[in-house]
Amino acid sequence: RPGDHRAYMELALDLARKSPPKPTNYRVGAVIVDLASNDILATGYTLELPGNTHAEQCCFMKLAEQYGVPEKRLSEVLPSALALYTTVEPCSKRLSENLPCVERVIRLAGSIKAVYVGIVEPETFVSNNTGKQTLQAAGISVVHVPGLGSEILAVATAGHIE
Ligand SMILES: Nc1nc(=O)c(N)c(NC[C@H](O)[C@H](O)[C@H](O)COP(=O)(O)O)[nH]1
Ligand SMILES: [Zn+2]
Repeated sequence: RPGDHRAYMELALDLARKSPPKPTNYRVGAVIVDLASNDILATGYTLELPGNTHAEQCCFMKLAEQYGVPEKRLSEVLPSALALYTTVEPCSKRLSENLPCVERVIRLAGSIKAVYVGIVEPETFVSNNTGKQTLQAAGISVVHVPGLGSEILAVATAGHIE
């Protein structure tokens, strides 16, 4: 229900606020929800876990740990209908050359049915995020949750030098 989408996105934004500001990435928050139960299965924010980690990546790393499987095999053990809420759309390329989150989501297309985003990725680091088309081509719906865009952008870019 639309009200739920807004509530999950506000939770993701609260998570993003925990991310340590850095000039070379965005402060993002992410939540994975079980669509059958509305339970929150995982939360994450940029740099929450060691390494140059993304918010969505942290959610997957936590679930891999919890289920005792490699991240790429999570769809063998996760419930079959999940939604990912992320304040900034999943990355399709990372300047660090780490695996983009769009690829991480697509590997889990057996479970992740929908991705809800607060804003599209700004042009600062990657000028043309191709994630939406790629996710849709994999059968994953991509839905914009309106209403929090300016706050999400302010939080995401708080570590950037003006
Ligand atoms: N959706 C999303 N979640 C994040 O947690 C995060 N930090 C980004 N950021 C996207 C941006 O394109 C990359 O941060 C830069 O491309 C630098 O790449 P690294 O982050 O160093 O791998 N995007
Ligand atoms: Zn990413």
